Amino acid sequence: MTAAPVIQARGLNLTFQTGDGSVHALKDIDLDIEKGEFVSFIGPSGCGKTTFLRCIAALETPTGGSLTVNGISPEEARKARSYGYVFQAAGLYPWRTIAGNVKLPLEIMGYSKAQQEERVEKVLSLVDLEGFGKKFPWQLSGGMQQRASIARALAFDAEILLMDEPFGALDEIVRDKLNEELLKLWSATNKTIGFVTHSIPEAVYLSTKIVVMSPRPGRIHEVIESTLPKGPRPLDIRDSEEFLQIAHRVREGLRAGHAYDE
Ligand SMILES: Nc1ncnc2c1ncn2[C@@H]1O[C@H](COP(=O)(O)OP(=O)(O)OP(=O)(O)O)[C@@H](O)[C@H]1O
Repeated sequence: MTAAPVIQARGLNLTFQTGDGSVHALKDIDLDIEKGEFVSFIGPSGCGKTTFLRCIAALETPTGGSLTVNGISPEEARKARSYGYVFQAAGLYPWRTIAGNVKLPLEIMGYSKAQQEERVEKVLSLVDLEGFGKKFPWQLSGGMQQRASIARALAFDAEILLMDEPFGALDEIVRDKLNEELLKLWSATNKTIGFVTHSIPEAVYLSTKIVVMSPRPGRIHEVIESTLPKGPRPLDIRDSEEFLQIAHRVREGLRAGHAYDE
């Protein structure tokens, strides 16, 4: 028997009402994300990638169709603490230490002091930041801050991790390293990850499934299943013929999606 998808969208639509009229941000989205998948969303600016992630996290309300998370509504899943969310900017509070930032969601959820300490130590070590808990964000590099932000999202061991261009602002070397670490972390924890990116190599390197979107209104143009091995991948896999073929398909998909505009 196959398990039900962790995330299931059927005919999902979202239209924003603005002062200048309505914006059809998502149109007829059908998508299944299974447990343990790493799914990237790629597409031109404004195609609805962030909006879709926000719908999953119950931060936006669709105006049509259905969306379930673990078989229940996104709102109920949020109450069941099913998500961790990592934003583009690390978004750490400057007046709190790294440990203080990571522990914030645990404080809010009423974990005991001992549980907080234990979880903070565990997640800081998962993102390779052991020993940095007492530092303040400004004492860490951009890459380390982003790792701390991932640790915060992991703090309460949510089953689903939603990441909105988490590495977009980092230089390529740091980004490569964090991509590699993220894959290791994902394989070690078997989380389900939804990841927004503008980078084709990043999407191909990380994902088991790549969702290519097209704009106005935001639709899924194509879903590409990766043939690369599931689990940690060496960075030089990006030079392999298989990788380049998938990257080519994504690029062609993006191009074809853009053609709707013409
Ligand atoms: N709260 C809102 N009110 C009105 N329109 C919105 C709102 N949020 C998003 N939009 C519009 O919905 C569309 C999709 O936006 P979204 O941010 O999801 O795109 P995106 O693909 O994530 O873009 P980017 O790659 O630039 O981050 C855009 O046209 C955007 O202007």
